[in-house]
Amino acid sequence: MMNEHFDVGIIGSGPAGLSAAFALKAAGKSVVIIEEYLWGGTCPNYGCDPKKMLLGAVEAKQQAEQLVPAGLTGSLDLDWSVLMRHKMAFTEPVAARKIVGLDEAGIIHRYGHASFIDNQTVKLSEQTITANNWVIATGTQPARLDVPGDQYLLDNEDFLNLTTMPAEIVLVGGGFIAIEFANLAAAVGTKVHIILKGTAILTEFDQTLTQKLKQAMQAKGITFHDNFMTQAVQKQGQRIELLANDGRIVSADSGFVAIGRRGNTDALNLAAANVELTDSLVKVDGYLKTTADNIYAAGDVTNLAVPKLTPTASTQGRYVAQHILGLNTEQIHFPATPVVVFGAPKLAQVGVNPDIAIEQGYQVTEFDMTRWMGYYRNLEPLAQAHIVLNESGVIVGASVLASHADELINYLTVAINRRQNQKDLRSEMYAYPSLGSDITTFLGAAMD
Ligand SMILES: Cc1cc2nc3c(=O)[nH]c(=O)nc-3n(C[C@H](O)[C@H](O)[C@H](O)COP(=O)(O)OP(=O)(O)OC[C@H]3O[C@@H](n4cnc5c(N)ncnc54)[C@H](O)[C@@H]3O)c2cc1C
Ligand SMILES: NC(=O)c1ccc[n+]([C@@H]2O[C@H](COP(=O)([O-])OP(=O)(O)OC[C@H]3O[C@@H](n4cnc5c(N)ncnc54)[C@H](O)[C@@H]3O)[C@@H](O)[C@H]2O)c1
Repeated sequence: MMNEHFDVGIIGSGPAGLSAAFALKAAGKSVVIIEEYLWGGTCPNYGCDPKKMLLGAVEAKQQAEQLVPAGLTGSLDLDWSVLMRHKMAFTEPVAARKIVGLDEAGIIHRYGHASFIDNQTVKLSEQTITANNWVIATGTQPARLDVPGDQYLLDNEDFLNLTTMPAEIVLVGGGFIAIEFANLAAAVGTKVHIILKGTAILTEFDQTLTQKLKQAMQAKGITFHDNFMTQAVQKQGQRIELLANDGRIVSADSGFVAIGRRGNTDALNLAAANVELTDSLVKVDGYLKTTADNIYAAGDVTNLAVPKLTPTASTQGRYVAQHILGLNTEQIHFPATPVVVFGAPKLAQVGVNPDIAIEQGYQVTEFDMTRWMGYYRNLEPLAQAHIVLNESGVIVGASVLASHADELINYLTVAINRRQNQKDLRSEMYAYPSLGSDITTFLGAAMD
């Protein structure tokens, strides 16, 4: 069997694997990266980017509808199949572009399923690859409902490739994916059902704002089925039915599972390399080392208690490279990390969650921004924020529910990471009127 040897081998070409590969190669290491499916991984192929491509026209329509009382006339329709072609035009070339990027950088790439033989050797189809260090960056896959008929439910990748949008869908789960996909589907006129285990959506977020988001979604005709414990899924002709343990039935043309994700670790033969797992995730220490001394893990597949997002995955990939190169001997550190749910409106959060802030001795200020010019001019029906300050008046957390929450949270994240107080803030100057200039009003008022 042919063998190739490298300084570093990387399994998985998502944001974590690629950022490690480029940083290691730039420092002169010989690097191989292995991918078994789409080069680029989840985010650009069946995650963040395709979703955002679909959102472009959806958001424009939603904003236009808000502006009818401000003089906008005419009606706009969304054509899902054209929207999908627009998305495909962006996503289809991704994998090929990634390969060009790897070739230009001189990073060797191999296609196929990698699994360990020992802590230095990986088997790939008809060859083996040895490396001094390995980086496991294999990401996650959708968790499945452990009930009969689960196979009838589709997943995030299927949704983001739908060539026609069904008239009625059911989404199981009340997290990021269900809320974002519900918004997309409802915008094109699909009847949407959401199955919740309890009553709350997005349980990691500010619950005052998530309740408002849930109400806004209900007002658009999205139906939440609270406390619905799915015990079976069945096919009825062309439709599917979800059966709850209390006898309720929800039926739709298609169903999608979005109940969280599990690590892509099952088929890696990690035991042969002495790499331990916690549940399906790779156990790592503060240096992103696994239980095998020469093997690291990075990105969604690790058991680190950080949000599983593209920026946190790339940060881990870059950190692993720096650590292997001996350029960073400190433990990995994450700055305040913004998380955004791209719903309608968007919900964003960073730093200390306002829900737990008061009991921890912080001060929380609430802002209804609907009468502020930036929101009022667009007749935003919902624009709210919570700002969390510590006892020294320094911003430590924020949550925002508004159509531009994704942009606003970036400014707030910078303020948190710079530990800004009122004086620091007032020394900044932003263009007026703009989202940035709202920041001075915002934080200035909270800090008064
Ligand atoms: C629907 C959806 C929307 C999202 N939206 C956002 C967003 O808006 N913003 C955001 O920041 N994050 C978002 N995310 C999360 C983001 O996509 C992930 O955090 C990010 O892709 C993780 O990167 P990664 O490199 O750790 O793993 P991945 O991107 O999952 O890459 C892992 C790669 O490893 C490959 N692989 C697995 N096992 C093997 C093997 N044995 N051999 C070879 N290759 C293997 C896989 O095929 C995959 O390509 C979203 C995720 C989903 C599902
Ligand atoms: N905008 C973004 O950054 C973004 C968007 C999409 C996905 N993501 C990433 O992808 C991950 C996966 O998204 P997700 O929505 O699948 O997971 P999630 O962890 O966000 O939410 C899963 C939800 O499903 C619920 N659930 C679990 N079992 C259930 C059951 N049997 N019935 C009903 N509900 C059940 C959980 O209570 C939870 O609320 C996210 O955690 C995030 O890391 C990020």
